Amino acid sequence: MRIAYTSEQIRAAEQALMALLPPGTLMQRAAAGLAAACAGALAGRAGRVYGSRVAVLAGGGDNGGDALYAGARLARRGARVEAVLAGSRAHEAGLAALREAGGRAAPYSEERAREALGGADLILDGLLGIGGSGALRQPYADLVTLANQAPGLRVAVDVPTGVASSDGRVEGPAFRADATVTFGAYKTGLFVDPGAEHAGEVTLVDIGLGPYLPDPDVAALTAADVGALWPRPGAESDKYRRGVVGIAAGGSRFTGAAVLAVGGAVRSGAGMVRYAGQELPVSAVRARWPEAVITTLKPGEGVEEVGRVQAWVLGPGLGTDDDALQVARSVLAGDEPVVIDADGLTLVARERSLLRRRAPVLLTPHAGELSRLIGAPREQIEARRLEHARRAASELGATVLLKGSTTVIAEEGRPARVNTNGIPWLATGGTGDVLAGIAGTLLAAGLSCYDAASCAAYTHALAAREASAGAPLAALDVAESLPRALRALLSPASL
Ligand SMILES: NC(=O)C1=CN([C@@H]2O[C@H](COP(=O)(O)OP(=O)(O)OC[C@H]3O[C@@H](n4cnc5c(N)ncnc54)[C@H](OP(=O)(O)O)[C@@H]3O)[C@@H](O)[C@H]2O)[C@@H](O)CC1
Ligand SMILES: Nc1ncnc2c1ncn2[C@@H]1O[C@H](COP(=O)(O)OP(=O)(O)O)[C@@H](O)[C@H]1O
Ligand SMILES: [K+]
Repeated sequence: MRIAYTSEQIRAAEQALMALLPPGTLMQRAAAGLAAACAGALAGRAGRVYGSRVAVLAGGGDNGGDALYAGARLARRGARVEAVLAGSRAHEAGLAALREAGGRAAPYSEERAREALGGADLILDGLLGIGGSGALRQPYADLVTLANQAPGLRVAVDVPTGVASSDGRVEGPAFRADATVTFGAYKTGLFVDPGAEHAGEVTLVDIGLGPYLPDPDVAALTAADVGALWPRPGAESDKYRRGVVGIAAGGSRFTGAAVLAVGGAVRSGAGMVRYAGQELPVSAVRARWPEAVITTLKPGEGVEEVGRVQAWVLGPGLGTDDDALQVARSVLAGDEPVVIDADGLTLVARERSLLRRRAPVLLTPHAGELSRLIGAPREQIEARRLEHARRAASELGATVLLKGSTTVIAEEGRPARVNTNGIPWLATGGTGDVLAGIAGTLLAAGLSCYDAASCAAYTHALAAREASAGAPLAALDVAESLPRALRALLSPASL
């Protein structure tokens, strides 16, 4: 599990640790790790550290101090280091160390910044770290913009400048890092977009903070975590005990959504899939997934006669007319956990009382659907994903999986989980239906909404990577790639 913290949490832990150590110890640990990472990057890019050119952008706080000390270490290894001092003051000890090591430094001017950035093999962003707040003031904003246009490798110190470290918000210009070297612990803003996409590859430098950190703010599951949580059949298993998932999806307009949701459920290992829908989607599902046990619903009929299931997926392509409402009512009247997606979300947004039920509910909206559910503008949700997913979970009394480039899973009383391994090729029609099917299988197998949602998001992204391998993908490819993705997650010994 990779865990992350808000800046307030990090600061509290740092205070506790700093009180026990000689002044400056933590900064030296940070700078040593940072310089080592930069030396590695320079060796990879320019073939050597000696003679390579490094531009250090230094703000007035300790983030600037880290960058200046790291610059000094690189200068001692023969790099030509030039610092641009952007704050009204500079970190004095760091600046002195840089100069002593042979590095150069001068206050910001546009001309100087262009000169330093233009020829740099590596650009070190030490403008702002966890002390940054709000949109960047000048000259930080201009300097970041210039740095983003420069050809060198961009490395952010602790957090890319312009990214809010506690939640990933970006208001205005922000440093676009190829890599971020962060200290002590991951910051939440490095896991959540738009911050995450500004961070590039993130490396964590241990400065001894571990024992002083509280419960995390957010967590991201790793392959090992998902592999450990994923339900496996035992010797005594039969299809019913493994979990039967019911799928109420598809209508006369969207037949494909039913095929995709059933595909997600079948390919992620449901014991059995029961599909309930009207005639048109029924024939599409029957043609593609002979494994599914099918009930054809007449207009106005609910799912009462479908047979026993352990969990439902409600909504992909279902439509929002009276027939669809009847299906939604009948599914939600039951005692099984339900994944509500797509049109199902529109229906419950209209009739919120449908969510008043004892059994668990997992809602899987994208930003537009969440906007209808909680009445917040879509752009605000996209800019502050974590906050809105948490708010929705609390207001709606459900687990919420907010889709998008970073998927956020929120449930009251638990740290939010994030999935950062999605790929932009996933942004294509129908992939969300496959995700709903996977989550349904996991709920039917007995996982909680929280774990089912996190494991589904991870596996869905992994399958997309398999399916894409750098090329565009179609939603059904994601379903078809699930077995390969799962093979990589589940150890052969336990298959
Ligand atoms: N503590 C530790 O043990 C360790 C900490 N470490 C390092 O310290 C970093 C935190 O350092 P920090 O607290 O000095 O804050 P930092 O991020 O440098 O920025 C503060 C300055 O930013 C300014 N400013 C703010 N917003 C702005 C805006 N929008 N636009 C423009 N300016 C803005 C603000 O100005 P003010 O508002 O006060 O005028 C203030 O001067 C941390 O990220 C890590 O790198 C490591 O060495 C490991 C040990
Ligand atoms: N830019 C992106 N990067 C990574 N994943 C994305 C991106 N955009 C969308 N996704 C993922 O693709 C899926 C799209 O789902 P959804 O919006 O419901 O589409 P549909 O309704 O067409 O099935 C979600 O899993 C979402 O997290
Ligand atoms: K920074």
